[in-house]
Amino acid sequence: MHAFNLQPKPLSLAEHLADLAVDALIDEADLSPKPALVDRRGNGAHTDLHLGLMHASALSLWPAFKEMAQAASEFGGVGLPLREAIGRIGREGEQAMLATTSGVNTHRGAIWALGLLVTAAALDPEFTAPGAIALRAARLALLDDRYAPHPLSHGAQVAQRYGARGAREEAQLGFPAVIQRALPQLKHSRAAGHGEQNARLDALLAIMTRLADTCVLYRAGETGLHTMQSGAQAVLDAGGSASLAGRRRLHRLDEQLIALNASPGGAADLLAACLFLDRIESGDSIIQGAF
Ligand SMILES: CC(C)(COP(=O)(O)OP(=O)(O)OC[C@H]1O[C@@H](n2cnc3c(N)ncnc32)[C@H](O)[C@@H]1O)[C@@H](O)C(=O)NCCC(=O)NCCS
Ligand SMILES: Nc1ncnc2c1ncn2[C@@H]1O[C@H](COP(=O)(O)OP(=O)(O)OP(=O)(O)O)[C@@H](O)[C@H]1O
Repeated sequence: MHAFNLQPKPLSLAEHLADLAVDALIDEADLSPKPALVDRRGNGAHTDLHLGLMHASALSLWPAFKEMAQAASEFGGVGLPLREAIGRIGREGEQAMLATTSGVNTHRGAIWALGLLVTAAALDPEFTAPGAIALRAARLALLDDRYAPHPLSHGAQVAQRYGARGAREEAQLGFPAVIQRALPQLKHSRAAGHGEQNARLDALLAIMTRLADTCVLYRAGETGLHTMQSGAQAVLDAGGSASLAGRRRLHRLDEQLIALNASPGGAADLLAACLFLDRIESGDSIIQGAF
């Protein structure tokens, strides 16, 4: 008989979902070449971000994602108590992120999107179709957290100026950029045999074709947004990131967006959300939690 039990302890549902969320963030950061975003090649349009920081930030969010999933199991249904609990945990997650990055915003939008989706997935672990999870997340996002501060964020400023829908509205609508664009494109490009990295790049581009990304609007106005949307469409029309013509167009888009200082950070967050939902859909039942 062994003195120690060498069997790994099975993961709880909350731990498993937190692992999936962190993995999605790390996969998003590593994916290359992403236009004007931090990736394996470099810092894109950012002077204060780099890949190591994105990884450290992603890992710092694991406890917050786990706590959100646990809160879902404790409260058991969509309602104000759960909404306010995850709002508090999300704000604490933001503080953990800022402590890790010395004050740089690496994942604010991702805490919001993935936090809602992790919570929604934990609420009903037997019913994990992407559309069903996104709908539960939307019902949570529609509830008003009485304790949420309302600073004049970059998103709020461009919402006022351009009347754009930002991160909050995207969630309240059930993440249409993910459900209607990114996931179908991911599956389409995989089915065409384009390879996993190219399929993920195509999914990011599909998000970029329509999103009112408030990061881009704040940094580069409507010119930046139009360049992002039409450039992403041009890459897909040229055959996507797996084709030679599409690759050339993708590199041009990268140069154009960097010249405009226009980083599509909101689109990057939604790609992470897409990868998270895809993992849940394609994996074993998350009830098993479990490896
Ligand atoms: C709703 C949030 C995202 C704030 O949104 P707002 O637009 O005011 O803020 P900000 O300019 O900082 O942008 C947030 C981020 O969203 C991402 N984003 C930008 N545009 C979009 C878009 N169209 N769709 C989705 N995400 C987007 C970007 O990464 C951006 O950095 C959220 O951070 C929030 O409500 N914070 C309050 C504290 C809270 O309750 N947190 C816990 C949530 S679980
Ligand atoms: N790979 C990535 N590269 C760059 N940004 C990313 C990446 N993945 C996600 N993001 C998102 O982009 C946002 C960073 O954009 P941005 O620097 O414009 O934020 P900001 O704090 O609003 O503005 P600023 O840095 O101009 O003050 C982060 O909130 C993050 O959610």
